[in-house]
Amino acid sequence: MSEKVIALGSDHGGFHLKSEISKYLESLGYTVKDYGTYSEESVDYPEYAYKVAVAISKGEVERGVILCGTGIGISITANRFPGVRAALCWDSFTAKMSRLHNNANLLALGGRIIGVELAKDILNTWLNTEFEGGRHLRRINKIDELAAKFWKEYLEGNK
Ligand SMILES: O=C(CO)[C@H](O)[C@H](O)[C@H](O)COP(=O)(O)O
Repeated sequence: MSEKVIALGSDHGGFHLKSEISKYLESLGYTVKDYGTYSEESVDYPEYAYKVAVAISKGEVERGVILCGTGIGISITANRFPGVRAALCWDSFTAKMSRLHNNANLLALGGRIIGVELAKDILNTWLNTEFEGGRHLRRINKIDELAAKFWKEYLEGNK
């Protein structure tokens, strides 16, 4: 597992921007692992969120970028999976904060909202900002702890 590997995934609404981001990441020396989709043919964003989120959740890749038309559907889906912290960002400030405070491991972008140059700016900030830790580590740990507690109680209640 390497910091230099970035997972990518999108539906048709994010396909064009994903292609541009892929070329840009490669020009910066990153290895891109592209989980699709591979054309502008209409597909369902949960399928692609799932592929990338599982790779993050299993520790196969540390970080990635996911896209749909708005970035909303794909981030909602990815955040269902343990250990995934997908942040929908629209400028370099939200990208910076998603790393400093949330240790976001997925950057979600709206392919129908964000232009290529803005996406590069967001991406640069996101890739180069380190997590602050401290009180923020306690808080992000609670995300999965509380979800695990919910599922444990829910499954026990349904035995
Ligand atoms: O899921 C979304 C919104 O949260 C994405 O923007 C999708 O890309 C969008 O809904 C796809 O719409 P389409 O009309 O089927 O192209």
